Amino acid sequence: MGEKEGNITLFETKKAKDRVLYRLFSASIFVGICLFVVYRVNHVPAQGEAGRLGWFLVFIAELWFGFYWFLLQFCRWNMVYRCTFKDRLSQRYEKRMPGVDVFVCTADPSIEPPVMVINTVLSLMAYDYPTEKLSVYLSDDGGSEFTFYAMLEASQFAKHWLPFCRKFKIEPRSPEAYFTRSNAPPNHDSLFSQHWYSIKKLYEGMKCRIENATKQGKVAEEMRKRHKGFQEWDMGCSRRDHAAILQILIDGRKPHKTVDDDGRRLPTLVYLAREKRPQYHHNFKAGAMNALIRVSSKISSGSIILNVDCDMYSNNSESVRDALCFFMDDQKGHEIAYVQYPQLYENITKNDLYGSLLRVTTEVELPGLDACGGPCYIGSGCFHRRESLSGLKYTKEWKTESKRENNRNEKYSTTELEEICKVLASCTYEENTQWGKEMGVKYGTPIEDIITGLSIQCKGWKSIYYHPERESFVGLVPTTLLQALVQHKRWSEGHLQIFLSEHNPLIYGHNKIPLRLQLSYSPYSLWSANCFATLWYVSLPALFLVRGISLFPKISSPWILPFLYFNIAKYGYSLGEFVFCGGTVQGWWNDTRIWVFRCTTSYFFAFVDTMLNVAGLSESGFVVTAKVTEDDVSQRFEQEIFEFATPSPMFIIIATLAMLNMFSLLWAVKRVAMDLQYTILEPLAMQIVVCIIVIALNIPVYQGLFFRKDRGRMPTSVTIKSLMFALLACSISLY
Ligand SMILES: O=c1ccn([C@@H]2O[C@H](COP(=O)(O)OP(=O)(O)O[C@H]3O[C@H](CO)[C@@H](O)[C@H](O)[C@H]3O)[C@@H](O)[C@H]2O)c(=O)[nH]1
Ligand SMILES: [Mn+2]
Repeated sequence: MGEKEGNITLFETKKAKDRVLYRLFSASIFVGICLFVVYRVNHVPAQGEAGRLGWFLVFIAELWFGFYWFLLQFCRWNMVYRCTFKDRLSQRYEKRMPGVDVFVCTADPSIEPPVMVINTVLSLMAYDYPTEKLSVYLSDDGGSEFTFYAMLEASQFAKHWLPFCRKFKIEPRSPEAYFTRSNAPPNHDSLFSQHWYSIKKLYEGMKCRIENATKQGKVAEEMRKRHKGFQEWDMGCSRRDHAAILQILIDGRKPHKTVDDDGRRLPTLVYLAREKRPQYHHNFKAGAMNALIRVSSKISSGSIILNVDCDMYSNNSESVRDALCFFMDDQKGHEIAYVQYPQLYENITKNDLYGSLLRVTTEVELPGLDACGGPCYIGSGCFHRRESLSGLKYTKEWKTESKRENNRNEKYSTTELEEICKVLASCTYEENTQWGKEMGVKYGTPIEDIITGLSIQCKGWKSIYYHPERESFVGLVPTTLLQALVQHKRWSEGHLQIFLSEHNPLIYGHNKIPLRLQLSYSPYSLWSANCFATLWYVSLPALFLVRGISLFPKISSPWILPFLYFNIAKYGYSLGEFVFCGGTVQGWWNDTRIWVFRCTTSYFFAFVDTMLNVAGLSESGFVVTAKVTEDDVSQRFEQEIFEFATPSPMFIIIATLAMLNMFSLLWAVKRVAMDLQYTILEPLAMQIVVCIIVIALNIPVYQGLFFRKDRGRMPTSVTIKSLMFALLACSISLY
């Protein structure tokens, strides 16, 4: 920025204290691992001895767990926390704030309802930020006229909503979230309550019209007449085959036409459904983002870009200002490419049954990554500098170059501008260009965010993780077990693909980002690689228990100590960490369970699919997570009852493992209690303990298989198949 106003920092960085104790503790665990390896190496079963193979597999699994634990230490070694000075920002820059373009992506009106989408859009339009500098773009990959219609309604409703938010400084600024949280005006201030009731009525009316239109499958004729945009759908437009649709619903360049109830300008609002043709790959969200980068560069060209998913409304109207404190800081601002906010959720239940919050990642690992050189880009809730997102390298010149002014295209009419922009959102525009490779968001993986963030970091930019006290973005987590597992399959598959590609953080990042940052990416890269070790560990002890073959040290042997120490210290610490991050003990137990489920299903399928993908035998998809739930399903979700209901192969694996452990424990109990074979207890005690833990984790599975009557229970076909598989496995191991 180079102004002569003295260097006032706009943000501050604090280091976490007490890491020394943690490091000592972690060193002691490391010693435990080493001792146990010494034991294993010195107790290899002789050639021909029963259980040699099982013993080796368990050893490999243990080596893996130790190694994976080691990888998790890099992002725990140091942690930093950021705080901002928004008053300094506005003192200095209030009149010269940069343009901010907000990109919202939606993909399917049936699982991402238009009312939810516009609530997100409205919350973003209502940011506490100069409206003439703010533009909101919606990319609709569903190409739905109901979403378009909802946007049109939102553009009208914004005229009342924005002044209301401003006047009464309300939070959150998503109307749905606001009215759900406050059932009545919070005080009896008559002016406020008057406004409150009338706005609520307007909102309910709008919501009702949109929902009715969706239900009836058509938008009322008089509505259609009101906007030329509907003509696009009259020409016949299917979701996977249509021309680019681009409508500037509010043109911020026309201040006289687009004002709210208070006479203030409204933010620019744009609807885009990029061109879709069956013969062109559309590259999922990454393709949508790149179309938006180009289109917005012609319309508003804001120098800061915010990306949010359609379910993640803004819960904090000051987020833009917070983010700008980083970008506009005199000393460090010019190096910063993106500011990532945590992803928090509205529908998380108390004990977070499916572990969707990723609590420890949010509270510990991301601040840890920040200390290593910068967090990864995790999609929703991230502010970017336009240059770095578009693919430019960092150079020192950014410091001297003054902030780009908003170069709005004043010479064209709205319609002309729309036509110009449509070309930028066509299927062919990217042919023979660097889009998706060196420019914009990267293609070729279902987790475009991580790879894009990594490549930005490798181009010399820094990133920031900012976790303000008031949650900034609040979205929705999956409400069924299957959706939760499928989401993790997509993520872990994406991570492994990146790991196996030229973008492997350890190779691609070499000499470009700090080594500890490269290593901090590894636990995520190798998520799916946990599948084998976990599969062995939850099946082999049980199978060998049936045969009476010991895989672990005897309970009386001193070698049991390092083994116990590693596990007790690791899980004890993880419990402490989880509770310290605000979780409950039951929540930790759920988290541990879901980790095992993910390992044996999501990560396993992700691993297999990635291998097929590498071999060129399959292509990876993007299963969009549903944001709507049937009533009885959502009731069970709220009561924290597992939702099985579908005959998915994932559930067959889960149920088979659960039954296998149950059978072998019963077998062991029988031998001890009925045949009085106490001698087996000594060598097999550890295996019995492992079985008991697996069984305890699987209690909800047994309930779903045998005891529940509701619609969410395990389908009978899963019960039968898994019973057969488990019995088969037991008999094979017996004979
Ligand atoms: O073809 C597509 C597919 C998805 N989306 C949008 O992408 C977003 C994320 O999809 P969702 O199914 O909600 O995935 P999540 O797993 O919840 O999303 C996380 O993980 C994704 C990568 O897998 C990132 O893109 C997201 O930003 C991040 O929040 C949603 O707004 C979708 O509408 C599109 O626009 N086009
Ligand atoms: Mn989502």
